[in-house]
Amino acid sequence: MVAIETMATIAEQQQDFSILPELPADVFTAPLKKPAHVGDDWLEPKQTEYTSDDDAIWNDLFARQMEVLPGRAASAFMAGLQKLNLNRGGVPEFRKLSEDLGALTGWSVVPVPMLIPDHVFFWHLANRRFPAGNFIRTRETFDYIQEPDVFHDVFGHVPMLTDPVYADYMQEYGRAGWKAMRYNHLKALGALYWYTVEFGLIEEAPGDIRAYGAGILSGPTEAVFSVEADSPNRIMLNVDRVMRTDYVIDDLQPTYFVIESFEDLYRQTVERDFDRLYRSLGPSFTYANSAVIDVDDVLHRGTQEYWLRGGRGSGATPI
Ligand SMILES: C[C@H](O)[C@H](O)[C@H]1CNc2nc(N)[nH]c(=O)c2N1
Ligand SMILES: N[C@@H](Cc1ccccc1)C(=O)O
Ligand SMILES: [Fe+2]
Repeated sequence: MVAIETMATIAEQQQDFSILPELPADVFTAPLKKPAHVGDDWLEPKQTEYTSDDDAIWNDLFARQMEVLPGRAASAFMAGLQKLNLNRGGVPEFRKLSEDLGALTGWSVVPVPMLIPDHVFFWHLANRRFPAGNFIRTRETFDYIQEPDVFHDVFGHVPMLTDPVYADYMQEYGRAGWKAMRYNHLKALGALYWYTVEFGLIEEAPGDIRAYGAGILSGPTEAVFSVEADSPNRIMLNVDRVMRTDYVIDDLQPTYFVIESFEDLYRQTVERDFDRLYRSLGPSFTYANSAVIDVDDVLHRGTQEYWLRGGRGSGATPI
């Protein structure tokens, strides 16, 4: 029998907040921390000036992607790379890039120091400005970085913004943020972004699956893994399903969702009211990131071998 005194002691211990670190006195009232030189729009006053080492890192990353992307990246992405001349050498200059992109679809690219708050991110997208991290990774972090740098943001995202339908989708996604925040379902809308803008696949012709997601296209491994490996599921995009699906942020995806075309993506999202969907969502994700459920239109049912062997850092080979 556990004595009543012991129970009380445990309860008392649980009330003892002295074991927690001290919080700063102004924790609830202090303005959000941001670098002193960035304004309320979270933009850098001007783009970083890159060293020749930085430019060499860009060139090497670019060359490495070109080894794997032809035949695996969406045609719209490859066309965008061409239209914007992203292979001029060195980190692209945002001003010139914005001029060229602006002439095509009215989008511009603006420099931000880091991940910016959700509402600011949405506000820029809604105004057809793509916020791009303007720092570049180092040789030490050449293969993997957690925060989006200029290579991920500019090489990965910007070429797709030359596609008129995709360009409109991104703006509408920005506008959609406000509603999602009011319903307290930003995570669900974030899952849609994740499985389309970051890790989307497109079936360009029967059996010809290509990547258009920036998270795939800015790295060498996932560009191959996403379209060719046996491990991941490939399932046709279904918005109600995707917005209930958990995702991984630090490893290759267990599941990719495939669109038929960018018009199909636009129809499924922009041309539909999400109110009913938001009202029907629970407080957390319903489906695991590796799940296959009965409503799925499955193109490839993954073995999940990479994931089951332990994923990143386990020595499991992706392909
Ligand atoms: C869903 C949410 O809006 C999303 O994670 C945003 C947040 N802030 C960001 N900030 C930057 N710079 N880049 C991004 O891709 C994002 N993503
Ligand atoms: N049509 C969606 C908005 C949306 C547009 C584009 C992408 C995602 C969502 C809504 O009513 O909320
Ligand atoms: Fe991204």
